[in-house]
Amino acid sequence: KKKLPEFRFCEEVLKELVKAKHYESNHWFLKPVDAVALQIPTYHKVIKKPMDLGTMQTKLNLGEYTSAKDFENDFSLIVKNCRKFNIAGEVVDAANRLEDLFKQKWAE
Ligand SMILES: Cc1ccc(Nc2c(-c3ccc(O)cc3)nc3c(C)cccn23)cc1
Repeated sequence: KKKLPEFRFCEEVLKELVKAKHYESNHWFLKPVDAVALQIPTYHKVIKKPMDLGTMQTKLNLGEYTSAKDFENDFSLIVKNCRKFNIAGEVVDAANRLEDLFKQKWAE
């Protein structure tokens, strides 16, 4: 089934974000936050709309995005959730780097 050009672009940006060369920035965000494994029982009380890069890839593959904006909003969720829950530290720094990367690719 032919993909709309705007979704091809989303695909391209997502492929870049998950590359191993960006591991320092992306590894925290590749899969849904496992609040049990991470021993952060308050996570789902604080974060109402969890999101991650893997879920975004699935949604893109299943054609669940209505527009590129919809896709961009999910990416912003990842970063906003991280800043809201983690306040500061390594994972927030990683989220900031990932956001810079996204903005670079998105603007291309
Ligand atoms: C006690 C404690 C404090 C902070 C964290 N953060 C955190 C997160 C995280 C990512 C996105 C997000 O929106 C929220 C959390 N991912 C991790 C991972 C993969 C390993 C270790 C810590 N991690 C975990 C436990």
